[in-house]
Amino acid sequence: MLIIDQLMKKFGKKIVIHPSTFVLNKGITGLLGPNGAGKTTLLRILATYHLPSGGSIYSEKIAWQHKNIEFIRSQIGYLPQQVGVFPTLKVTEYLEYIGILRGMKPALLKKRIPEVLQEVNLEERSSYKISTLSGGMKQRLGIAQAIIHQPNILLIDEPTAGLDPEERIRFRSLIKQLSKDRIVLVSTHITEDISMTCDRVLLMRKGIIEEHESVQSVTSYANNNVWQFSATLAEFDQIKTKISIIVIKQTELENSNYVWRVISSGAPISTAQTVAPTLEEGYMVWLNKN
Ligand SMILES: Nc1ncnc2c1ncn2[C@@H]1O[C@H](COP(=O)(O)OP(=O)(O)OP(=O)(O)O)[C@@H](O)[C@H]1O
Repeated sequence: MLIIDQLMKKFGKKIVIHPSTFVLNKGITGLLGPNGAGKTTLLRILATYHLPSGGSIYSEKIAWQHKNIEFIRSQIGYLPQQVGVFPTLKVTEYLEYIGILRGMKPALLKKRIPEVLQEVNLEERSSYKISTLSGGMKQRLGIAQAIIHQPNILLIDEPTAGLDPEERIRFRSLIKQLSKDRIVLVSTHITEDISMTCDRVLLMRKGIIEEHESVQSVTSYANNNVWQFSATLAEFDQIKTKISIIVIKQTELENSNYVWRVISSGAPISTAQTVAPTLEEGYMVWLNKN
């Protein structure tokens, strides 16, 4: 368990993370928020890349202080948004290089590299140059470098951006597998990443973090706020003049009629019915409140 207590970060005078307290447990926690919310900054603090401006972090009774930095780094694996991979290196050469930087002994590395390649399902590519790998394979290699030293905590920044649907699904199941015996924190602005994999959610906006014990708890922000009804385009334009609406889906029927799925705080018209919300709708209600 990792306890984050009143953690705060400023760059100059700008507060990028307001004092925040939360706990990270085994399993996957999704860190969901729009661009600029402060997600990367939080991951970088946890990865010891940035120092916090205030507050503390504890793991198993050990405070994350400079005097323990070597130990802390041995506990953390980090896959940043952009990994500095070297296209001309072969997969195993790259992992050897990372392992050496991590201070791993050659004998241990020799044993560990085939193991980790198997974990990320890249064993058949071990002698390929990195430049020949697909986007999804490069991401899995990114995970391999992050877990080569068998850390208890895995931090992953925007992992599925730019992956095709098949690789996204494969990558999510890999993360799920890796979370069985470690803490995984995944930053994303894609709600599907969260609904498909996460046990818990941290919502983050403008440097403020809100802790949720389940995905369902975020979804419930939209309870009684998602409506479905049918109306023509002209009727819909009329409705919009009376009530604030976010359109989620518009499906064309016959006779110029449409079925509308919308978010609004009250019934858009008397025939509208509330429907069960999705995580994306819960997230949108949360984003638009205040
Ligand atoms: N090293 C830095 N110096 C000054 N300001 C910074 C620094 N790093 C980040 N910021 C600012 O902190 C805020 C949060 O940025 P951060 O990258 O953490 O957000 P994010 O949620 O990860 O967004 P994105 O999804 O776009 O990466 C932004 O306003 C950014 O400009």
